[in-house]
Parts: sequence; C-alpha cells; structure tokens
Amino acid sequence: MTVRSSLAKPQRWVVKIGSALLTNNGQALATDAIAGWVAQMAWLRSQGHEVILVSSGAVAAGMSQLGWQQRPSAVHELQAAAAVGQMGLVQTYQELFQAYALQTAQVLLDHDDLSSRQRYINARATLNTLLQLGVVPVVNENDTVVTDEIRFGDNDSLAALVANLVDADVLVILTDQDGMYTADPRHDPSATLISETRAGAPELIAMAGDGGALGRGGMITKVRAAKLAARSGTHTVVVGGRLSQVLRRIAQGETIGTVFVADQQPQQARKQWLAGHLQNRGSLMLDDGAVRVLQQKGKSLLAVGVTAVNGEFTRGDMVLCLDSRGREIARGLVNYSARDVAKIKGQPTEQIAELLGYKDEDELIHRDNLVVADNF
Ligand SMILES: Nc1ncnc2c1ncn2[C@@H]1O[C@H](COP(=O)(O)OP(=O)(O)O)[C@@H](O)[C@H]1O
Ligand SMILES: N[C@@H](CCC(=O)OP(=O)(O)O)C(=O)O
Repeated sequence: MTVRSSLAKPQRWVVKIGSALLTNNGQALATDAIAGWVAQMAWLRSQGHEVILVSSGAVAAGMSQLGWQQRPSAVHELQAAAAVGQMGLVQTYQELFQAYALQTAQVLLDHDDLSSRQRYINARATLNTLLQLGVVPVVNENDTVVTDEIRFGDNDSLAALVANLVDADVLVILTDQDGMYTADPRHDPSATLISETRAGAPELIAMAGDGGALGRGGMITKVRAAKLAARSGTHTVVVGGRLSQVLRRIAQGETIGTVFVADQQPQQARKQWLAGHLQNRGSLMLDDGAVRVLQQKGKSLLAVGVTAVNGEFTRGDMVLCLDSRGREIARGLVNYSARDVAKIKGQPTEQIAELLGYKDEDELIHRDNLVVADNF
C-alpha cells in the first residue's frame, strides 16, 4: 500500500490552516473558505476519521478588528491583536461545526507545554479525551505568552508537536501554494511541484524559502514540521487549501500537494524518542508477574505489580522499571508522583481513588509511554 492510498483508511488527522489562507488579504476572516474546510472536516469525521484542527489567523483577525492596516512589529502589539482575534476565530469554528452537530474545544498550547513532561502528559490526556468524546479540538499557539513563534508566524511546528502528542497518522498543512516546489514559486517561475519526498531529506532546506506578509514562516517551517512529525511516524501533506475539496481528495488517495513520508513505523519512532530523550527521575521495582506482562505481552504497568519506589518524581517524569534483582527491564512516563505511587503500590486499580482521594489514569505507566529494554 502506498502512503497516498493508506490515507483512505480511518486515520487520526491533524489539519493545520495557515494565516496566509485564513484572511481575505488581511481584511477579515475568510469565512466562506473556512466554511468549506469545516464541511470537509465534518465529512472526514463521517468517514470514521478523527480530526484535530490547528488554526492560525488570530493575529490577522485581530488586526482587522482593531482596524490596523500594517502587521505591527512590536511583540506586545502582535499579542494584543492575537488576543482580540482568537475570540472571533473560535466563535467562527464553533458556529460552523455546530451545523454538522459537531462540538469544538479551544486548546491553546505553547512549546513549553510540550517539552515539560508533566504538561505533555496532561495535554495528551486532554486531547485524547476530547477525541474520544467526538469533539473537534481547535488548537492555536497561546500567543499571550510566546514571543518567538508569534514574531516568526510559525504554527507549523506547533502542528507537528500536536501530531507527535496524539500519534497522528497524517498532518495536513493547508497553505496558499499547491504544495512544496523546487524553489519559491513567487520568485522562480520555473519551479516545479514536488509530489513525494522523504521527511527530513537534507536537500529540502535549500529549496524552501520564507513566507508572505501575513503568515510568515514560509516553506522552511513546513519542511521542519514534516521532519518533527515523522518522529511519531506521522506523514505530512503540504497542499493548497484553495484546491477544491482538498481534504476529501487526500482522504481518497489522490496525488495532490507534496507528501513528506515518515520512514519509521509510528511505534518504533515514538519509542526511540522516549528511549533517547528523557532523563530518568526514579525507579519502580516490579514483581515477577509485572515483569512478565511488560516483557512478553506489551501491556501497561499497573500499581498492583509494583513492590518498591525510589527517587523524587512527579507525574509525567521518566522512571526506570526494575526487576526484583535490580535489572532495568523498561522505562516510561509515569502517571503518578513518587509520593502517590508509594501509597498505591501493590494495590488494585479500583483502590486508587480511595487511597489518593483522586484518580487520573488506571495505569501507572501506559504502554504507549513505555519502552521495554530490548527496544533501547
Ligand atoms: N519551495 C517553496 N515551495 C512553495 N512555497 C514556498 C517555497 N518557498 C517559499 N514558499 C513560500 O511559502 C509561502 C507559504 O508560507 P506562509 O506564508 O508562512 O503561509 P502559512 O500561513 O500557510 O504558513 C508561500 O506563499 C510561498 O511563497
Ligand atoms: N498564532 C498566531 C500566528 C501563527 C501563524 O501565523 O502561523 P502560520 O500560519 O504558520 O504562518 C496566529 O494565530 O495568528
């Protein structure tokens, strides 16, 4: 099966719509165009796909509401414009999705949320819960507190980090060109469209230029985003948002835009990332039964299989899982702090709420967040 045709199976999609598309030349939100994408996302949902939307446009919408003709260069003015514009942006999505009986949720994130382990695990749990509830999350950068991203107008990397967070199958970046060309087509009329490439191919950087006046990340940030997304095995499609029925056509395997193929299997890529990127903060000693289910059955770790706790860790930290002789058999992101694990170790899952006065996840470490030793 080719990457293109694989997109026709029910999938988890992250769809990113850039500033360059969302406004009518910076005058106001392009509501008709937005209605068209919403209709297509509702169709994706009706076909069994899950959809997370990453939408820019807050600064551009705010500028037009405030009557500003020029994009300001002062960061606090950009942030103020984003705060004004975000209101109209989410309201527009809420009303348009409602026509398809779909609920929406506003999720504002910044890069720190995704690099701090505790916030990472919380953001992941919230987004997964929203998807399970059938809600369409509408994500944007938390522009009030970021500086670099708003200055450079880059929601592409945010979209890639969201794709990593939810293990998306595909990231679709809608923009104002039909895809990625061998050079910026605004400046080089001989440039040709690249139909398929490997995410992370080094030659792409030299072909990618910067952006236009409204969205400003340009193609460079999309190339970087495709490389980031590939860490979770997510394929990226950069494609023209104004092409008729663009999302439907991608879901039907049509060859449009540029596909950046992730050449690692999702699980493998994610586990490599877990294995390689985080320092451990403590360890859990497991009984023989827990060691067996982790090693042989690929299951999650439950509190009942833990016999001892070491170290000072909080929810979201990386901890080592040791067998009774102290050998490391796995490592993963823990859902409870060291203090709480000490209270629930050896206990069945049903006891967690009573022992702690609250319960987050059933698992101490979910299998998606766990790497068993032979994968290190
Ligand atoms: N190699 C390339 N292929 C296609 N577009 C490119 C390339 N290099 C630079 N660009 C520019 O990137 C722009 C899209 O990026 P940007 O303006 O940031 O939009 P968005 O708001 O969608 O992120 C295009 O309008 C195009 O001029
Ligand atoms: N988060 C901001 C800026 C993000 C932005 O413009 O990014 P992009 O669409 O990638 O060029 C906004 O909503 O306006």
